[in-house]
Amino acid sequence: MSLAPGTSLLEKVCIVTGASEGIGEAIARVLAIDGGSSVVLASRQIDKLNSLAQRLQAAGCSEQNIFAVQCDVTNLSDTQALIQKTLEKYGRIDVLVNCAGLMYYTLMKNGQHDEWSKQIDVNCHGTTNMIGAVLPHMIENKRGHILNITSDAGKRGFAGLAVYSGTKFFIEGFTQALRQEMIEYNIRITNIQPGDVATKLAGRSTDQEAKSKFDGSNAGHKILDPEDIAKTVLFALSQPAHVALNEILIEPQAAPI
Ligand SMILES: NC(=O)C1=CN([C@@H]2O[C@H](COP(=O)(O)OP(=O)(O)OC[C@H]3O[C@@H](n4cnc5c(N)ncnc54)[C@H](OP(=O)(O)O)[C@@H]3O)[C@@H](O)[C@H]2O)C=CC1
Ligand SMILES: CC(=O)[C@H](N)C(=O)O
Repeated sequence: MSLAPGTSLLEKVCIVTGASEGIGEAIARVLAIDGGSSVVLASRQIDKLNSLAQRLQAAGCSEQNIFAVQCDVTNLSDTQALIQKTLEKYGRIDVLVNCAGLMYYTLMKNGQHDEWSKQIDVNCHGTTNMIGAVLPHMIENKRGHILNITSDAGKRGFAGLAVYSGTKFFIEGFTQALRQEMIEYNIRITNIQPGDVATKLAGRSTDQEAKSKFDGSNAGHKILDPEDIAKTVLFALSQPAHVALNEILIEPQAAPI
């Protein structure tokens, strides 16, 4: 296997939330196989995590380096247990990748309160729960790297995605402040802001009016692959200690914001 220029073998202990499919699965695979890291796979669907663990082992990862843990990031005690179990197994945590997320195309006039709440719960509370749980350990160690898979929707509001865009703007404001609090502890925070990526995310929307009007992922151009985001994670983690890639906006070439 040859690594892209600017990336290196990491050999770190990394937690990836949302690892059961889509972008999180690709990040886990790249960190484990290309990055040579120990990877903790976290999400609600433990069967899918176990199946990914088996596939990673079949691809050459050692059993010791892959650990599947069921975790609902909206549940505070789940997130604290995830950190505790990782520390019991590996003794340290170098990297947290917050990838768990929900997105529903929906028009505000259609009043889908349930989908608004779910997005706020997973994208906002899920991120603060995970970061709150890992910080005491990273602060004690005076090092750590947190990566959030945010979105270009955290840089510009998208019609049909008002609540989703709001959740991603929340992460940008939250992490701008957090970065300043974390300077003295050597903790870096990178927000990766993708445009459309080929996963099942958009397909979970139930508001067909919003989807048919505003979902641009079927516009005919080539959108990003999950591996494009995973390689960006590896690149961000490969930087020397004095370099912080605070934001990376990664878009399909045909669809800049
Ligand atoms: N696809 C795209 O175009 C883009 C995606 N993003 C962001 O990337 C991230 C991943 O999206 P993507 O891979 O496309 O989506 P998928 O729908 O493919 O995957 C979503 C992941 O989130 C996990 N998840 C959802 N709810 C929870 C929860 N409560 N607790 C733990 N895990 C949860 C799911 O696991 P499980 O069901 O097992 O819990 C699943 O692994 C999201 O934050 C999304 O906003 C950003 C820009 C573009
Ligand atoms: C604005 C978007 O649709 C973006 N592709 C995302 O899924 O976050």
